[in-house]
Amino acid sequence: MSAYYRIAVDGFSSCGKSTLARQIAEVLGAVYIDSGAMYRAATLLAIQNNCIRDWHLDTGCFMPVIQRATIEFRTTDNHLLLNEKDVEKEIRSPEVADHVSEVASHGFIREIMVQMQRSYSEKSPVVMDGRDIGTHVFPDAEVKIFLTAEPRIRAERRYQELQEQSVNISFDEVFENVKKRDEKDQNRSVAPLRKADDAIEINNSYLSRSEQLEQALEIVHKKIGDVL
Ligand SMILES: Nc1ncnc2c1ncn2[C@@H]1O[C@H](COP(=O)(O)OP(=O)(O)O)[C@@H](O)[C@H]1O
Ligand SMILES: Nc1ccn([C@@H]2O[C@H](COP(=O)(O)OP(=O)(O)O)[C@@H](O)[C@H]2O)c(=O)n1
Repeated sequence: MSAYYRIAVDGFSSCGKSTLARQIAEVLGAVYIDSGAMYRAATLLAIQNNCIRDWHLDTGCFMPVIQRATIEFRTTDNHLLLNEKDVEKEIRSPEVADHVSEVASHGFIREIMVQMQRSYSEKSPVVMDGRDIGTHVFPDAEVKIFLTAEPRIRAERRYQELQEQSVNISFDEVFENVKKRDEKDQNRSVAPLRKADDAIEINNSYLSRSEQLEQALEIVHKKIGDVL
């Protein structure tokens, strides 16, 4: 039992986890943690240090690099700081998206990230989104939500977002990346993506942002209404 509550929001790529987790944290006054951003930062670091070769992470190359690195969230705007530099934009690039599931499949990287993720929950209530939050990071989280949406709808949402940022990428490339990451994230040997047995599923394919928040808050109030 932790001193503070933990709300886990897990699910497939681009289904709206960050949007929902951020909304819940805002309503409850909890800290929002984007665990995917941490794996994306590790991936950016691996690319910058030429530790990815032929689509594989060279672990001998990357181990000393990641051990020296700092990965933090700036408290003022929640931007991710990699070695004290704001990399919020770079970690969302298609190049990082292409390599992140490979980097995130390595146990030594996950151990470093999970340790940081757990330490956040010792200081305040957290809403954390990711792939293994309810199954591995906080297996006894007070609230577990598993978000899903149809693959094509998820790819359309991510494509739309990238278009708005003028990123030069086709819908097919985005769709391919979404499918590949889902496949790799579900089939890795360490803490694979899956719905925790006690997670409650929300399919938001045809829900608006406010409808998904409403459903999630109903779950939260049922589970931890007494401590809020
Ligand atoms: N219910 C929804 N309906 C339509 N678009 C949504 C919904 N929820 C989130 N989005 C949009 O979908 C995209 C992916 O959402 P995001 O929260 O980044 O997903 P994830 O964290 O799962 O990758 C974003 O552009 C976001 O604004
Ligand atoms: N808890 C987590 C969060 C992300 N990840 C990895 O990091 C990648 C990027 O996560 P993300 O949440 O930013 O991805 P999107 O759903 O936003 O596209 C995922 O595809 C996983 O490979 C993970 O392995 N475990």
